[in-house]
Amino acid sequence: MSGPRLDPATRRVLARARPPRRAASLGTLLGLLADLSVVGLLALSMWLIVRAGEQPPILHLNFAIVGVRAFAVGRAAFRYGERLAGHDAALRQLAVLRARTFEALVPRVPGAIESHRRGDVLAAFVDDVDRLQDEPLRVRQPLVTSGIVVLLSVAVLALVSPLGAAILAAMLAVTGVLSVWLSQRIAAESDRVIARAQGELADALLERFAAAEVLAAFGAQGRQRARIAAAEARVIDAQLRRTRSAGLGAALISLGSGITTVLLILVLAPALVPGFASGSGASATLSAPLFAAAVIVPAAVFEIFAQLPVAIAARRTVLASAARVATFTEAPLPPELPRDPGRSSGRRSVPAPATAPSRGSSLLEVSGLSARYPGAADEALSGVSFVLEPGRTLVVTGESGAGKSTLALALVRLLEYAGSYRVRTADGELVEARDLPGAELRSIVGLCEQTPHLFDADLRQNLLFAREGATDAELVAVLERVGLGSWLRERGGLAAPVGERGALVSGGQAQRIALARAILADFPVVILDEPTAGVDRELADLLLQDLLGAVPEDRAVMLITHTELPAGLPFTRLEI
Ligand SMILES: Nc1ncnc2c1ncn2[C@@H]1O[C@H](COP(=O)(O)OP(=O)(O)OP(=O)(O)O)[C@@H](O)[C@H]1O
Repeated sequence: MSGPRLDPATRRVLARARPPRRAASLGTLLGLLADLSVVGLLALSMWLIVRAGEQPPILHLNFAIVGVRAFAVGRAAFRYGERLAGHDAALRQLAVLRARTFEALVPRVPGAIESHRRGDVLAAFVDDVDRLQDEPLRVRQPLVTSGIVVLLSVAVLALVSPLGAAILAAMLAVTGVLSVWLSQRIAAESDRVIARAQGELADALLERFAAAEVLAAFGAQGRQRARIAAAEARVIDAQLRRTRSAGLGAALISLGSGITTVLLILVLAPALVPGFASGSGASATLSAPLFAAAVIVPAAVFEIFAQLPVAIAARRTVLASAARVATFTEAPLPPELPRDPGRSSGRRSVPAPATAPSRGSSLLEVSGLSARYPGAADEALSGVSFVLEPGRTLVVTGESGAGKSTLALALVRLLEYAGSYRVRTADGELVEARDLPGAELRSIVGLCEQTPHLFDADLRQNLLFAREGATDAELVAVLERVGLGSWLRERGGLAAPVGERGALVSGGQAQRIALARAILADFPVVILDEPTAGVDRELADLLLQDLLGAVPEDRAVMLITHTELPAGLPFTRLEI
C-alpha cells in the first residue's frame, strides 16, 4: 500500500483512534456480508433471467428466486447494520480520542503551544482529530472487506473459467495500480495544501473576530477580508483538485469494468457453441445461464473494488492528520514544563505530625526557586525563597517583568521549577511539589490569574465551576463581597451572560468575577495576581481590606501587586 512511512509518533496517535478489536470486527463482518451480497445478487439474478428464458419447470427456479430475494434483502440489511456497528464503534472511540488528545495538550500549556499559530492548533484539535475516525471506518474496514470479496469472487470465477479469472485478476491489478498512481499524483499535493490552507483560514477568521475592534480602529478590515478570501480560495482550489482526482479514479474503474466484461464475453462465448472447442459435434461446455452469471461478475467486483483506491486516498489524508496531531501531542515535553508524577508515584515527603497544620507550621516553603519558559535562553525568575504560614498574607512586589506572574505559574505547577518548593497536603505532610499530582497540588494552591478567562456561559456557570453545588444565595453573597451586587441586580441576576471571553463585562468586572471564583473555591493557599488592576482605587482598598483583613487561621494569601496596600493590613513583603 502506498503512502507516507509511519513514524512511531503517528502510529501512537492512530492507535488512539482505533476502536477495540471486538467492537470494530462486528462492523467489518457485516460489511463483508453486504459486499458478498452485492456480487451474489448480480450473478444470481443474471443466471435466473437467462435460465427463466429457457422456460424450465418453475420448481427448478425456486432456489434462485429465494436466493435473489435473500441477497437483495441481505445487501441492504447488512449495509445498514455495518453502518450502525462501524459508526457506533468509531464515535465511541472518538470521545476517548478527544479526551486523550486534550489530556496530552494540557501539560503543554503554557509555553509549548504558544509557539504554534492559533489557527493551526485549532485545525489540529478539531478537524484533524475528527478526521482520525476515518481510519477504522473509511480505511481499515473497506480495505479488509473489499479485499476479501474481490479474492473470493476471482476464486469462484476460476471454477467456471480459469482464463476468465486470470483476466479479471489482471484487469483489477492494472486498474488498481493506475487509479492509485493517479490519485497520488493529483491529490497528494492537494492534501498537503488543504491542511496548510485550512490552518491559515482558521487563523485569519479567528483574528477577524478576536481583533475586530483593532482592525476597525486602524481601517485594516479590508486587508483582513482579503487574507480570509485568499485562504478560502486556496482551500477550495485544493478541494476541487482532490474531487477531480476522485472522479477520474472512479471513471478509470468504470472503464476497467467495461473492458473486463467485453474480454470475458470474447473469451467465454466460444464455450457456448457446441463442439467449438474440440471441433467435434460435442455439446457446449458452458450453459447460457452460467455464461451470463460469469460475464456479469466483473461489474459487481469492480463496484466493490472501487472502495480500494478511495480507502487508500483516505489513508493518506488520515496519516497527514495523525502526523499533524502528533506534532502537538507526541513532541517531547520541554524540560521547562512540569511532568505530572501521577497518583501511583512514590512521594519523597518530610515526616510531619498527622494533625492538621497549626499556626506556625508553614503551608508553603520555598527555597532558591527559579523557573524558565520553554525555549527561553534566560531564567524568568531566580533564587526566590520564602515561607508562607497559615493566617498570613505575603505581598509580592517587583518591577514589571521581574517574574511575579512567573512565580505564580511555578507555584501552581504550570511551569517547572528548580530549587525546593514544599507544600503541606491535606493530611498534614510537607511534600515536594514536583512529587504531587498536578491536580492535587492545584486543589491546595489556587491561582486567580491576572487576565482571567471567562467562559461563554452565564454568570452562574462561571462561578459554579469553582464550587460545584453552591447555592444561588452563596453565589450572590460572594458577588456582593467583591462589589458586584448592584451590577448583578442591573443585569437581571445570575442568568446574565458574560459573552465570549467576557466580552459583555468590563475588565474590572471580569477580574472581580475571577476573585469571586477564588473565594468560592476556598483554596488553603490562594495566589491573587493583580486582583484589583481594573478596579477603582476606593473599591480596591475595600476589597483588599475585606480579603486580607480576615485571612482564616488555616488559610494563607499570596498577593501580587504594584499598588500600595491600604494602611493597617498585616502582611509580609517579598520583593523579587
Ligand atoms: N510565555 C512566555 N514565554 C517566554 N517568556 C515569557 C513568557 N511570559 C513571560 N515571559 C518573560 O518572563 C519575564 C517575567 O515575566 P512576568 O510576566 O513573570 O513578569 P511580571 O513581574 O509578572 O510583570 P508584570 O508586573 O508586568 O505583570 C519577562 O521578561 C517576560 O518577558
